[in-house]
Amino acid sequence: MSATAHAQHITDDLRQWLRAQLAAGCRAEDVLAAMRSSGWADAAALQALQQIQQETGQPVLLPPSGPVPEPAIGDGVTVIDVAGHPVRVLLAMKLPRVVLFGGLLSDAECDALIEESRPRLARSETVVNTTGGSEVNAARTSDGMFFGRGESPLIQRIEQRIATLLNWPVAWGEGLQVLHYRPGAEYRPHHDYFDPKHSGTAAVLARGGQRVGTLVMYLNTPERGGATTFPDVALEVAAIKGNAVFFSYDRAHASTRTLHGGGPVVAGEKWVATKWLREREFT
Ligand SMILES: O=C(O)CCC(=O)C(=O)O
Ligand SMILES: [Fe+2]
Repeated sequence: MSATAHAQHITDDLRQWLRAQLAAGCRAEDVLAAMRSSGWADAAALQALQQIQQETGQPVLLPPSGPVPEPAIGDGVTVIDVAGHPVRVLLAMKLPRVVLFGGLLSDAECDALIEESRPRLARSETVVNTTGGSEVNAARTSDGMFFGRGESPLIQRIEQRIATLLNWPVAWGEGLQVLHYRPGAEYRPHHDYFDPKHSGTAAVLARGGQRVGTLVMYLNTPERGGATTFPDVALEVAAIKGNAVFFSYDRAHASTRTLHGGGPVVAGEKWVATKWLREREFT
C-alpha cells in the first residue's frame, strides 16, 4: 500500500497528534513506539508517520536498511578470481556505492549475448508506477528483452559468475535484460529501485522485495557516447566491451545518490546487459 493510499485512513486526530509530536521534536522511533503500544502495526505506523513527515516537509524516515550485494574488494584487491575467470577492479566509490569491473565478460560472451538476444528485441518498456504494469516510455529509447533466469548454459555461467562476484544468490536476481541503443538513443537519469510512494509498487515488490543492486555489463564499445552517467556525483563510466558497472542502494531513496542514466549514443550503437538484484528470492 502506498502512503497516498493510506492517507484516507489517517484521522484528523492522528494527524494532529503526529504533527504535534514532530513539532515538539520527538524522535521518530519514540513516536513509532507510542503508536505500536496503542495497537498500530509497524508498517502502518511507519506509513502514517512518513506521510506526515512529507506533508510537513521533514526528512522522511525510512525503514531500516538491509544487506546489499557487495564484492570482496577490501585490502586493495586488484583482480578477483571468479571460478578461474579474472575480473579486474578499476574504480570503487563509497557514496554512491559504485564499483567498476574490467573484463567481467569475455568478448565471446558479449558477442553471444548480443546474438541470442537480437531476434527477441522489442522497444523497451518501463514499469508504470500507477499500475505496476509496463509501457513504452519516451525517456528510454532503446530496444530490450529479458532472458529467463538460467535459460541457457551461457546465461547460467554468467549468472553464476555475477552471484559469486557480488556475494548474492542467483535466485535473488531478476532475469538478465539486454538493451540495444541506436545513435541518439538514451536512457534518461532514473533510480532503479521502485518508488514506495507509487501505488503499483506493492505488486512489484511481492516478487522478491526491492531492488538493492544493479550490474550493467557493456556488450560492445560504442564509437562515441553511451556512457553510464551518475549526475549526483558527476561521474561518467565509459561503455567498454566486457566491463561492468555495479552500484547498490540500501534504501529506496535518492540519498543513495544512485541516480543514473545511459547517455545518448553519439556514433555507433550500444549494447548492455543489466542484472538487477532483489532483497530476496525473485519469483
Ligand atoms: O545503459 C546504461 O548505461 C544504463 C542502463 C540502465 O540504467 C538500466 O538498465 O537500468
Ligand atoms: Fe537503470
